[in-house]
Amino acid sequence: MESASIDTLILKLHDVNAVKFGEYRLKSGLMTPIYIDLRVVVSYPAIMNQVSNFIYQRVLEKGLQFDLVCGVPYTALPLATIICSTHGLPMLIRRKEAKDYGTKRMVEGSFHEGDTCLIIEDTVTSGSSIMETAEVLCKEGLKVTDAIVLMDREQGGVEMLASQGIVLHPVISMSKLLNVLLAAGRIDTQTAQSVRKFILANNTFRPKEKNGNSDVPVHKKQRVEHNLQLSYADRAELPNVHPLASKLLKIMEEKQSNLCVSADVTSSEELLQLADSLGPKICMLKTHIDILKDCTVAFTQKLQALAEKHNFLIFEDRKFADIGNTVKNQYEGGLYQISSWSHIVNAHAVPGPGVVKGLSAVGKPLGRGCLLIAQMSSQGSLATGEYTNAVVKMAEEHSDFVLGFICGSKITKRPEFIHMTPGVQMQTGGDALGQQYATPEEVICSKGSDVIIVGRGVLEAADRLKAAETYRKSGWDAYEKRMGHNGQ
Ligand SMILES: O=c1ccn([C@@H]2O[C@H](COP(=O)(O)O)[C@@H](O)[C@H]2O)c(=O)[nH]1
Repeated sequence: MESASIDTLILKLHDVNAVKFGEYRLKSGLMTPIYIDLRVVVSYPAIMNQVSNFIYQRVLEKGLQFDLVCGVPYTALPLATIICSTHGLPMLIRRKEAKDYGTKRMVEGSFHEGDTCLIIEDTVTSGSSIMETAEVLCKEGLKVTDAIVLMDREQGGVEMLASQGIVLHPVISMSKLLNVLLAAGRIDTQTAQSVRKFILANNTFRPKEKNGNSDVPVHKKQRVEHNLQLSYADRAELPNVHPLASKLLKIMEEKQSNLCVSADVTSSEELLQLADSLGPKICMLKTHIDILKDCTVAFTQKLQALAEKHNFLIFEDRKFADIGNTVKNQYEGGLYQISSWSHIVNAHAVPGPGVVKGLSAVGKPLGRGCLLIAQMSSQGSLATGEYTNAVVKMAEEHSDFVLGFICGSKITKRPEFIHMTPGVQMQTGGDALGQQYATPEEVICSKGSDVIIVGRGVLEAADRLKAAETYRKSGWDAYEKRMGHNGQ
């Protein structure tokens, strides 16, 4: 997203009085020195279009998967309408009050039970308005996993929604808004400081608080609807689970770790040292064997010994993507002889089922397994929507060899498949080459994935062991929360 254009939009919003400084009362009754009034924007069609574009950009950047869109009434309603109409997306309208005649529906539009609905909002303070809309949608059998907001006041909305299983993606933060207005001379330092002080002093999120008007938190309802209630240990015992998936699930439960470290280093000595020191913290070690400058058979033997010693699986992230006959040769032979040492490999589904058949011909007799790449963490990935659905179907048709997916979120309700998610760091964001990061909490708790794959979050830390422990704990806490073990 072009930062300059966001800056221009902020200045335009200020021009039309959508951002006001003074003394204003919030929905909660609290007085605030800054008020964001995006209602006024309906009178400025060019700004409406710009705002809608930025919101849609965010959807694309985050690679969000959903079936329908719903704007929080009323201000976000026209925004959702523009986005849906421009991009051909089906929309729902949430009523604030039921009609006392006719269908008395609270949600207008056409949908199926289990459909996922993306919520769009104009401004978030505590997140309560998004929660109200999410609860109405969930009562109708819809799922809500993500929401996009134009303006986040940074007063606890992101955290409150995360505690309810909804990831909020803001387009503009309060800090950004203040910085831009300050740099443009629209406000003075004193005003910016007083707003910052107010925001810091008035965070609305209380972790133990019950939010919304329902006794059961939305994320708990979603847990049941998404089949998330089965523990890793339960899933390891399922009759149709792949033996390697069963082994991995048992390791995860035993070591209380859903962490896979991506050992993206270029020397085999460093990789072995990593495997030995981080071994106790991980359920799986991911390799890119072709970035090693000195791979030997002795190295792969030592790696296997360490996997035995510390009880983790080896996953070679080879991303096979050729016709069956070629991948068969690539998997079995060549410089790396991957099938001889790697428990798990992965493949793109682009070539069609032949890629799985070719790999399976080599790997199945050895007790190996394969992950299909259903989604990718990189910006602009084409692995979305119908493609992802087709990958799930391919996995179901080859479940004797395919044990799960590389994906951003849970994409099938079948509990025997394991979902593994790369692009994980403690802070959301990305790198200069399009990688996008979500947090362990988002990935495991909100997105319903099973394994976090962490590379640079650990590798670039001053103390790699300490960082691995931080990720292990964070991933495990998120799993416990998803299971409802922490009383939420
Ligand atoms: O969609 C994908 C698939 C694979 N990866 C791989 O995971 C790691 C991520 O490294 P970070 O340093 O944590 O960004 C890396 O080996 C990728 O090749 C992915 O990132 N996204």
